[in-house]
Amino acid sequence: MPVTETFHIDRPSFDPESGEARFSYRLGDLTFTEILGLPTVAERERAATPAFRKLLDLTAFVLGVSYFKLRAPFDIAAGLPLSEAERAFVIDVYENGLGEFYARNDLARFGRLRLSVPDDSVPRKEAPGLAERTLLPIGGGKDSLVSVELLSHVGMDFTPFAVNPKGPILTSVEAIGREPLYVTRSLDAEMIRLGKEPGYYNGHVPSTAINSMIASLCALLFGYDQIVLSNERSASEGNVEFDGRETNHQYSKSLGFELLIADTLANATGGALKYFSLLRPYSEARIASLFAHGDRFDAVFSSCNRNFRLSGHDGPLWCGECPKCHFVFLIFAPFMAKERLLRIFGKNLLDIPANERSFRELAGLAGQKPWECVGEILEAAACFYTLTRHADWHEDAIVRSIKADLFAQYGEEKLQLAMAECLTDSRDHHIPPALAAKVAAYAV
Ligand SMILES: CC(=O)N[C@H]1[C@@H](OP(=O)(O)OP(=O)(O)OC[C@H]2O[C@@H](n3ccc(=O)[nH]c3=O)[C@H](O)[C@@H]2O)O[C@H](CO)[C@@H](O)[C@@H]1O[C@H](C)C(=O)N[C@@H](C)C(=O)N[C@@H](CCC(=O)O)C(=O)O
Ligand SMILES: Nc1ncnc2c1ncn2[C@@H]1O[C@H](COP(=O)(O)OP(=O)(O)OP(=O)(O)O)[C@@H](O)[C@H]1O
Repeated sequence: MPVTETFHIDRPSFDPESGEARFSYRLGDLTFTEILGLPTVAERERAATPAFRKLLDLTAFVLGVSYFKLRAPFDIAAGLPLSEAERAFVIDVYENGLGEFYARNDLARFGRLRLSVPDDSVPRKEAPGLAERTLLPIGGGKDSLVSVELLSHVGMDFTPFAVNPKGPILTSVEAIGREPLYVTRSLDAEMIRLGKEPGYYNGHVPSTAINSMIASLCALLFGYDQIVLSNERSASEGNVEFDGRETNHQYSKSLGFELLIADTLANATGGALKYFSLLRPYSEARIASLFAHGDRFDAVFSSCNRNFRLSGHDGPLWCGECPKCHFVFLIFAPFMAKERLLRIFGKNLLDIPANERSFRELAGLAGQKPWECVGEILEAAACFYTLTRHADWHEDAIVRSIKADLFAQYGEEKLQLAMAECLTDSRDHHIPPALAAKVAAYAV
């Protein structure tokens, strides 16, 4: 493949009349355009502020990963000025955000990408007037719905936000009952087509980084001073070592990336826009225990990513076959009545012998941690340990068949400690202190 070519990012445009943002890219002789449809804004002058222009430029860099990955060249160029810190942010998105893509395509790019852009020497953009309001991205799964419950209980108002909402996102937002803010995103169809052709690479992109940048455009246009993510602490654990680095399927959900993007958004807006994850103190198991407190989303939510394919999905809410379905079933089991869990999933995934290999991978008893949005290996092992001692679950096929290997690999003491650790909240988070204190008082 001609990796000597350059990936060019053109100046993006935004039309406040129609709400349409256009992002164009060039890769050798190929050209692509991605289009966002934002709701139209009454105060159109917001789109003319330096801060909005800066965020539009940064969004162009981040959305570019989908097109760059077709050939993954070493050179990236744009006529869009960036500060030193912004360059570091962009390189991080193109290196670590695409880490899984490089590992699975065996491409050595870490530390080797060259980014040619003019210097931006204007330190901080003028702060736009952002009201004390919260934009809450909704993914249709358990995590953002736990944030919905936490914010509702502490009395903080919020607006549900989603990019290309479909299936469980739409039904969850309906159940939340608040007016949402939605953005449509149309990827260039030629990129999708080429991704399936020989001679082009394909693979995973950092979707949370993409959705977050789009959320930041809406925050500026509609006056929100904070974007609240629902990324758990388990998301910071990677999958495999590759090319001298840990790669992580969920990189743009990690704490490291949260700090980087939070700084980038703050600097672009004169400190006006805040970005943090409300669920950072929690493990996936702890989030499952919090979700189990209420049942109002049981029939409408799903964490199964098959729901979110661009081409749509007409299968069940939970496919029951993918690692994410297996992981979510496993972490709910210790905290939810069995009958309720079976109602949500439609079947008992821990009693289907064909699922054994997948559950073993989740618990570190075979293969590698799947390239999926699943929690820590030790966390899955600890949940299994709990089930081996649980009256409702200990006789199910998978629990019985992996028990001996689980105990042999980890030992009972380590599993007990791991479960206790999963249920202990971490202080390594960036939630504003007053909100963190209120949430901690509720989430006991
Ligand atoms: C829905 C899903 O999980 N898709 C992943 C899947 O893609 P698939 O081909 O099965 O379906 P589509 O998503 O419809 O993609 C079609 C092609 O388009 C490319 N593409 C898609 C979105 C985009 O923004 N840019 C693109 O270039 C895609 O590469 C396909 O060729 O497998 C892909 C390859 O592994 C994954 O990249 C797809 O993942 C989506 C980008 C996606 O939105 N995934 C999220 C549900 C997800 O994985 N979230 C992670 C967080 C990751 C992060 O760092 O933020 C999580 O929840 O942990
Ligand atoms: N289509 C989307 N539009 C906007 N934000 C999204 C979208 N999909 C996911 N997100 C955001 O990214 C976060 C991570 O997605 P993820 O799928 O892990 O979470 P979830 O759907 O809330 O829960 P689960 O992990 O159970 O699926 C979500 O919590 C949400 O904040």
